[in-house]
Amino acid sequence: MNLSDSLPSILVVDDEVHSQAAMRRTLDEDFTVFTASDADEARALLERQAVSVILCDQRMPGLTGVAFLKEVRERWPDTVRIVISGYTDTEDIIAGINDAGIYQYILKPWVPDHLLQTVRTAAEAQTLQRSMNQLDLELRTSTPVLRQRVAHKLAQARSVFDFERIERGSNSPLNAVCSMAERVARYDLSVLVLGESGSGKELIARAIHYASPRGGGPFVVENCAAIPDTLLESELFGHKRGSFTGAYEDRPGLFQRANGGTVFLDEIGETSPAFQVRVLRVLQEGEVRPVGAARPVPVNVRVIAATHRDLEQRVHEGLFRKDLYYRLAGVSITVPPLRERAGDIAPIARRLVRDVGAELGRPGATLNDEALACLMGYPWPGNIRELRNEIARAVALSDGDEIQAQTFSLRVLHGQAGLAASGQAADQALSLPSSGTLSERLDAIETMVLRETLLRHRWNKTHAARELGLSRVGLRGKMVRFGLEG
Ligand SMILES: Nc1ncnc2c1ncn2[C@@H]1O[C@H](COP(=O)(O)OP(=O)(O)OP(=O)(O)O)[C@@H](O)[C@H]1O
Repeated sequence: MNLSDSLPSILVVDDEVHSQAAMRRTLDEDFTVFTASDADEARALLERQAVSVILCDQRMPGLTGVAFLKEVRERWPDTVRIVISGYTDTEDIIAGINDAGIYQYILKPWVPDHLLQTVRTAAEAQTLQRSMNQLDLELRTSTPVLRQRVAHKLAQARSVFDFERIERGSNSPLNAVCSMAERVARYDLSVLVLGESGSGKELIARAIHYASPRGGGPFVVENCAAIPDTLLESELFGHKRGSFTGAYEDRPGLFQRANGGTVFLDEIGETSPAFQVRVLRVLQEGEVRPVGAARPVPVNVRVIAATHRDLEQRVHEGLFRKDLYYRLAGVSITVPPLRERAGDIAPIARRLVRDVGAELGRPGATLNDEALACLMGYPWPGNIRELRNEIARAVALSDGDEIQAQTFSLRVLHGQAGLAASGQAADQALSLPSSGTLSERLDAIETMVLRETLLRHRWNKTHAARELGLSRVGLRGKMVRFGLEG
């Protein structure tokens, strides 16, 4: 048997002969490489030759890469599809990602080791997918006992950080956020998660990781704001023993620890120029050089970054590198603050009472109606983290299992973030929603007005409806629609 017969096969589609040759050189050792100059040639080849991976340039004469890959998806759904493009094409590609089922896109100019790593991971993901399909088949055909055991193991592994575990109301704006996140989880794109502090950015990032083909690999969290510039190289890239005073043993850096998985770069908006340039280099080159090491080590990580800042604004102000921003923001996801999704407060609060109650040795703790109404009347400038702290305090202070409103702090009891001596928090409570479509923002404003009015009338629907010029039934309908009924 010819050795190349056992290698996975890849089809490179590019109209530029020198790019074709460069890719062939890069991939030759690991793959059986076929080449084509345009969609017609590629189609003809696919009709006679099965391939595992297709690497396609976005700009070709005739069909674009994405348009061709869409056709490939329909006719040869088993192939892994990767597209190569320049920055200016990213909008088109993101728009076509779902239609064409693109596994990954690679930005030009590409770096050989990074390209090779990406294609290797893609081929492995395909093998994994095939074994999952096989497992599925076995599940359907094996004995009931075995079937049960395998199903149980699979479910256990996935359930802990499942999107389903992110609590939300039935009409929550988080539904759209989660379904977008779940969709992008499958593709090896970088993701930028935006949202206020404590709003659940890390929770979303974890759910993306565990729903992705990298879900079996590590998820490593780094609080970027906490690394001083003097420790940057060692933190990010690791060091060899003896490379500086105090380096008593080899230590892998962040990117090596996350190899094969996902790195979560929290507070990316707070980073220094030195940090930004180093992370950019890793993303471009797909390798790191530990301090004191003779040669670089390849790393294969997916990056999910998060910030409470307006990162685009920081790019305009020259505080954040534009090239890094584009690398990180393959897809941007915005988690709305809790005050813009009042319908989430009840389900999240109930969940937190169960969790915190169990942690504090009060597994039977529950919220009574008045306590729940009180939580729903507060704007939560510190979002779910603040809600969690408030609930922990209330569980600890309650006499019995039933949590009463009196155990809440004064600011929550009075529904005013301003009582926390935070002028900014009070302003936020009254500010207009800053994200979403017009109708989503109008919904958020309507929710705020309804909640504020209900609170002033101590949840007396007749009085609130009168003030708002609604019938009692009309008000009730809106409360159901916006999840304000507890
Ligand atoms: N929808 C939710 N359901 C249940 N718990 C949630 C939800 N959203 C957030 N939490 C919990 O709230 C806390 C804060 O969430 P998380 O750490 O994800 O926020 P964050 O936006 O990453 O915060 P920061 O920007 O400060 O790092 C965590 O304990 C998280 O588990």
